[in-house]
Amino acid sequence: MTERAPIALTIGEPGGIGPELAIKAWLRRTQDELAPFCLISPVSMITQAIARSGTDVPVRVIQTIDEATSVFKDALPVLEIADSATEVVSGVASPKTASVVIESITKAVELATLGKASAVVTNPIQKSALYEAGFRHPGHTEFLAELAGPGTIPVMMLANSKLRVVPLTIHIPLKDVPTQLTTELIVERCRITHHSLQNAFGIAKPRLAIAGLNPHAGEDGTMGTEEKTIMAPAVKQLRDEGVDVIGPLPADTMFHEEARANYDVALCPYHDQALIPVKTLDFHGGVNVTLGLPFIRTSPDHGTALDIAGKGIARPDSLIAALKMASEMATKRLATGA
Ligand SMILES: NC(=O)C1=CN([C@@H]2O[C@H](COP(=O)(O)OP(=O)(O)OC[C@H]3O[C@@H](n4cnc5c(N)ncnc54)[C@H](O)[C@@H]3O)[C@@H](O)[C@H]2O)C=CC1
Ligand SMILES: NCC(=O)COP(=O)(O)O
Repeated sequence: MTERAPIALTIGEPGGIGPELAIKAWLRRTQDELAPFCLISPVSMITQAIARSGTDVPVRVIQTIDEATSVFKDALPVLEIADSATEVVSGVASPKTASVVIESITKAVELATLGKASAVVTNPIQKSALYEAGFRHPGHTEFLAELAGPGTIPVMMLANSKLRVVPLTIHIPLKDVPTQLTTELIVERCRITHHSLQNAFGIAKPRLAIAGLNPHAGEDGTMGTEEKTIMAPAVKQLRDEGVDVIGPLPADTMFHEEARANYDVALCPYHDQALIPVKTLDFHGGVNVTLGLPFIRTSPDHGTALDIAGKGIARPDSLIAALKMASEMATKRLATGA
């Protein structure tokens, strides 16, 4: 990897708050001591967003990402990709700009894979608009894994200063969770989480806690049996491998302050079980990080916020937290090779 290569920031859904957040993050570059980043976007999309925001942010189109480092202090560096020639309306997600959204992500990954970008930070995508345009991945997480190559198992982790969570299953209907949740899946995702907490987050002996699926973690098999048949064998296997793991725990009592002191990460059978506590504890400080990829990827924890796009009120805090986490991970990777 190039010494302190810039971060590649994707545009996300152009009709959402992503462009506004990129502008606001750049304006806070000194105050928040942000590492240089470059936005991967058609330049017109960002200049329109600047015009809408009423700010006076200089933009510099760069030919290669390495120029971003010197440009960053004076202007927002933009690595240009082809425009979709579609008018962007703030607050409206359109399948017509899907090609731009996808190319921005693909380019960022290409740069990170080549070592020209130290990390990929993604702005939120409107999944439904991409699906309408034929995108067949549930979200970034799965798309990034495909771009990374065969055999990549991505693990979604959301983190803020109070809690780290991993949803063991991600973007699937709730009714499919019990069938997708297997002992093998739990062991695999716990191993990746354990390895990443050690290597990318510097936790020498990570403590994992697994949430039960059923009320009261099954109440000894009377309210569901997955805890006994699927989850307990995974916990045993992981413990036999030397992983410090507890569970399955009743999910309703494992997120209060004293309970959180007992573990470094909570792994939960389904999406909302993991994301509700972390977003409730600190929505604006949360970061979504994908573990198990050969490159670093972080993202704000929130979505496209179409309801406030173009109004100038979107908070850039989560994007800034994502940029900072990516930068810290890149520094660590440079120092340790991890
Ligand atoms: N990493 C990604 O690409 C993500 C994409 N999404 C996508 O975003 C779309 C919208 O999802 P929603 O569930 O509505 O969640 P959302 O996070 O976009 O919005 C939820 C609420 O939080 C507010 N909010 C979000 N970000 C904010 C910010 N930076 N500052 C101030 N207020 C903010 C919104 O105005 C809204 O009231 C969906 O298509 C979803 O799939 C959601 C999460 C992550
Ligand atoms: N709920 C988290 C989310 O939707 C983010 O997904 P991804 O696009 O980062 O895979």
